[in-house]
Amino acid sequence: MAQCTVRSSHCPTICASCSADPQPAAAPASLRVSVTASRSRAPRAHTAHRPPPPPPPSDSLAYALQQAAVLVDAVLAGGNLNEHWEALLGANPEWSDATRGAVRDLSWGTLRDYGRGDAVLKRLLDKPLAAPYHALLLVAVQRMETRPDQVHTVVDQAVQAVGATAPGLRGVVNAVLRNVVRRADEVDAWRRQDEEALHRHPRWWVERLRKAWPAQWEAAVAAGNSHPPMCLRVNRRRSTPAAVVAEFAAAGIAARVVGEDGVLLDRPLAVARVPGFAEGVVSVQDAGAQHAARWLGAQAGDRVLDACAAPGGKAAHVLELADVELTALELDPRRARRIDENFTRLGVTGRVVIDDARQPARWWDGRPFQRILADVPCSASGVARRNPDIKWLRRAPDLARFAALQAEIIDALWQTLARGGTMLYVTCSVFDEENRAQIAAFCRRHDDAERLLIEGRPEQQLLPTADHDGFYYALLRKRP
Ligand SMILES: C[S@@+](CC[C@H](N)C(=O)[O-])C[C@H]1O[C@@H](n2cnc3c(N)ncnc32)[C@H](O)[C@@H]1O
Repeated sequence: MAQCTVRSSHCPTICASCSADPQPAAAPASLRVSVTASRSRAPRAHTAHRPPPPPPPSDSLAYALQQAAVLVDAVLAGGNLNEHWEALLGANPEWSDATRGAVRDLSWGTLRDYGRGDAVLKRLLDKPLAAPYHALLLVAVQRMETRPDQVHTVVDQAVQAVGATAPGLRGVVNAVLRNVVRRADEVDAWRRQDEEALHRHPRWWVERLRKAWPAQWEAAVAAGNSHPPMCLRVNRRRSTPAAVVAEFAAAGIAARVVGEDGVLLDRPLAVARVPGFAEGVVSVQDAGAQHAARWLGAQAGDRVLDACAAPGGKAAHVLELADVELTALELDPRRARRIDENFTRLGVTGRVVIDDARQPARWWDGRPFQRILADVPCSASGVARRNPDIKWLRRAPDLARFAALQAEIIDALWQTLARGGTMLYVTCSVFDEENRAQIAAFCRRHDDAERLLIEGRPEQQLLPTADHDGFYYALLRKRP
């Protein structure tokens, strides 16, 4: 990439060289404008006499802000961040790595810190701007907080971004963002007083965690706000974690062994650049998720069911560890395709079935399974730092809906389990309704169910840390 020739805090492009040399910036007095006054002017429609300015160039920060706002807006309207991201990439195949990286960082960061931007904008605006422009403000405000050296560049670029589609809103965008700079002390105070800004999580979420984990909730929330670690699982049929760490060191990639099959990278890498990924030596899988195959404990010859299998990470791990007869069941046909892709890459074999775990009559041949992995759909609250849209899309009542679905699935699966067989229940949730309370209720409904200890405990609730995401595990045996 060409070296940036503009002073870093004023560079309007997204070139990597601007990430260094932070420069504090002061708000010019001439830009102190009243937001309310600016907003009272209606946005101007484009006219034949004054064509709108051209769209910002795709290597500019204005463009990245604009595109990140498209994603943030889609999520705030209820959309899934990853799906919209894939669609945006599909529609813009010409994007450079720098543009892709900038749009991703801005949108993921804005959603991770949504409570921070919202706390400020609701005080600076009488009512939100029209959705896409409000999203642009959120993105700009997040960038201003995380890159204080760039505040004036961000203001300028945000104004350019809005100018391309709604020139009449340039004034209000400029005024709001200038106020963020000018009223920095008040902005800080608003954020300290607002729980969702302080914790970067919805209030109901924090309250639940605080109640369930009085000693650990703060660390869990802080870890949930951090950038997620990148962990690999080593395919034991092809290598060992120690050998992979040594090979990575030789290639200049710092990493260490975690757990029995994991390698934790010091810094995340693009998957395409991970040595051995394409060859099926390693897969990307959080260290917390790697307990599943080990705690399931399938032995050679076992009939194993992975009842909620896509994209096949845990099923593949089971197959890497033992020669079992594995059925990978998945409801979503699109997601099920990824199970086959992963099995092929890793050189393991299993039967993929597309059907509903709640309806065994449709897919079960009547031969009991010795092991069942029930990695059920859940709130995904334990992995929200990877998918920050989850924090703001979920509502407390969703938990009861998830819990009901999970209960239906495990009740149906129980009839397919052999006497003396075991079912490992897994969620990537941190909420009791889906975990502890779910399994307690299951044991009350099924008097032939008994809990087996996992590493000396009746259940394992992993809260997010620097090394792993949040997961819950319980191991149930059907009495012989
Ligand atoms: C937590 S994910 C599974 C992750 C997977 N075990 C892995 O490690 O790669 C849950 C999966 O369950 C699927 N699912 C949801 N409802 C289902 C049902 N009724 N029957 C089967 N699969 C279901 C979802 O489509 C999703 O792919």
